[in-house]
Amino acid sequence: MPATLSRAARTRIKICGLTREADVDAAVEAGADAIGFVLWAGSARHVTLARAAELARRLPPFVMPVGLFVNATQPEIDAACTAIPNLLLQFHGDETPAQCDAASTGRRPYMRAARMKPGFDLLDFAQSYPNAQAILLDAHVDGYGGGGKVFDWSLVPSGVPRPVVLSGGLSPANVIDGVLRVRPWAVDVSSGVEVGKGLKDPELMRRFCEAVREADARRADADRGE
Ligand SMILES: O=C(O)c1ccccc1NCC(=O)[C@H](O)[C@H](O)COP(=O)(O)O
Repeated sequence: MPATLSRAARTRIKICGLTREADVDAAVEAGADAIGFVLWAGSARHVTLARAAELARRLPPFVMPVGLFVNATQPEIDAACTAIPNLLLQFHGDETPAQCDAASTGRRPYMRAARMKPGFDLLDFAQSYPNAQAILLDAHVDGYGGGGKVFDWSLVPSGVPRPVVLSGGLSPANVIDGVLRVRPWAVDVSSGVEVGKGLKDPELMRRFCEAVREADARRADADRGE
């Protein structure tokens, strides 16, 4: 895989923390490329594996389910991979590179979250997870993630050796700026499209995806020198 994919023609979109059928359908309709299910019981957006599998069965081709884990056990991860065969794993706890590789049984694709704060060496972090399909950049919040907080995007250096997913406090109001400044492979949102924890708003999801498409258009114009 090319190390950096920031020149992708289209910024991919993940919407995370879904718990309801109607929200899954609306997210797909809005244009999400990936739907995240929080499989960590410590989150207000938590869904059981059975519920996540039920929701994931609603996804059409080319829209992928993402399972979000925080320091899960191997049996928990194995059960999730069995229940949802095309599940992309997202490790959002304190998992080491070895734990991530072992948990993904060394072959299943996974994303590793990085909790960004001043002084955090993202280049070193990304290099220590060479098998991660992407590094998801989130704000450093209490409770591991889903905090609705924006981190300082100037903390993201150029040349990160893995595809980057920009996350943390994104919304329809700021995602254009985030895409143009960070030029990520993808963006990820949860709080910014909600009316309550785990309760997504179809109109906010539509506006978020529309804003990402606008950002891509502006990025293409800038790349053409227009
Ligand atoms: O969403 C949660 O409740 C959550 C809890 C614990 C760890 C991670 C969690 N979410 C992970 C995500 O991928 C979120 O989309 C990401 O943290 C951004 O959330 P937000 O800032 O609310 O958009």
